[in-house]
Amino acid sequence: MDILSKKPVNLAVHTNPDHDLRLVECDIPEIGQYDCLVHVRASGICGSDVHFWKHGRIGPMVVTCDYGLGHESAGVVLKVGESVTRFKPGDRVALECGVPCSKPTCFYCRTGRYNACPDVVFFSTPPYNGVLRRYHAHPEAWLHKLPNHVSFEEGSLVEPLSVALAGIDRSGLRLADPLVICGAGPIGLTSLLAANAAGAEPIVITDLDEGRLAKARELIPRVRTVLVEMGQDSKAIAARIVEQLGQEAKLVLECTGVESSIHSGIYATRFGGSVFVIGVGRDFQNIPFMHLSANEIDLKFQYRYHDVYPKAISLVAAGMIDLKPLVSHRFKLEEGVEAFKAASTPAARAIKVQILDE
Ligand SMILES: NC(=O)c1ccc[n+]([C@@H]2O[C@H](COP(=O)([O-])OP(=O)(O)OC[C@H]3O[C@@H](n4cnc5c(N)ncnc54)[C@H](O)[C@@H]3O)[C@@H](O)[C@H]2O)c1
Ligand SMILES: OC[C@H](O)C(O)[C@@H](O)CO
Ligand SMILES: [Zn+2]
Ligand SMILES: [Zn+2]
Repeated sequence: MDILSKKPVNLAVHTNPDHDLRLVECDIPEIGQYDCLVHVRASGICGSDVHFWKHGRIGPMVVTCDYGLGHESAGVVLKVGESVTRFKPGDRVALECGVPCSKPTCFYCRTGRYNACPDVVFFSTPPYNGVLRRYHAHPEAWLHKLPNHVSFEEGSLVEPLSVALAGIDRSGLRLADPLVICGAGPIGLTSLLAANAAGAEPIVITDLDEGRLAKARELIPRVRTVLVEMGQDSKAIAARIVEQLGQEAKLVLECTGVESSIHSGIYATRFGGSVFVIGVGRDFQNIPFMHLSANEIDLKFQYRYHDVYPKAISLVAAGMIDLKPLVSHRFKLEEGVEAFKAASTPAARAIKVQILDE
């Protein structure tokens, strides 16, 4: 029996402006001529999914209607539209969830920085439904084939890895660069794995949570860790980071978006170095403007990614980056609400929560 007959209900995890997170039953989508119908087999919960649920907005993106969450997913192609050329039923795929307009009149799509497309449909950013659902129709152009030995979980973790790779690519990281990573959540830890593969040395990573620092050491034993206490002076934290690094940083990858952490990253950076902010946070933040100026420190930012999924998949497939240890919790799709509770309750000590469907 095929999966559509065996599991005819398209379950999805939705939220709404009243912060009401729940499972809903959706129609099985029709596919357009260039689409593939995908059975979503693994989805990670991103901090932004939790944020949209709990806080109803991220910067200018506001939850104004009922909509579905999830943009870290992988699955199996079930059906293909008549003009699909690269996929067939049974293919294993990772879903790239930001689908830009791709029109030749769009400057950003035409010039390759499609993460800036003003008309992008980012599945899971309101009002567009996410892919944390059993069945989802996805344009073939934004599906990426997964080799058989790469699991669906790893395929879903290609999304946060793509964020890290995009930041590292634009940061210009070189072999033997002294590097600081602020924050050891999924983005900080995938950045650590990628920076290790890219040859950064030495590397220091910070966090408020000793458990997350222990995970960083388990992943990359040579990393040095700095446990930050809430409310500590940023310059004092920077001094501890520099002590562990043995020198000032050439590059800081800031993966918290928290003002005080950005400050300690800046103070730990050498003259002429750069602070690359991947984390997102409050709409307005203070920066030590004259310290940046008098030290020619570049402050840069990353917004999602473009053209990174194939690279991320090849690094995982080649065994250069092992994403598997990031998964701390697993739930069935039917347990989607419990999964979000685990992802949002600090006591659960989750790193990456996965929602799986057989
Ligand atoms: N730029 C992008 O396109 C993009 C994409 C995805 C995620 N993000 C953002 O990246 C950030 C990290 O994502 P994540 O999934 O790892 O989130 P997370 O919340 O799981 O991890 C953040 C970590 O930072 C730590 N932290 C908080 N304050 C700190 C401080 N002052 N010093 C040191 N550590 C501190 C927390 O303990 C936590 O472990 C988030 O802001 C997320 O929204 C950005
Ligand atoms: O991983 C992608 C990010 O979570 C998204 O850009 C999110 O922050 C807003 O939609
Ligand atoms: Zn995300
Ligand atoms: Zn566009």
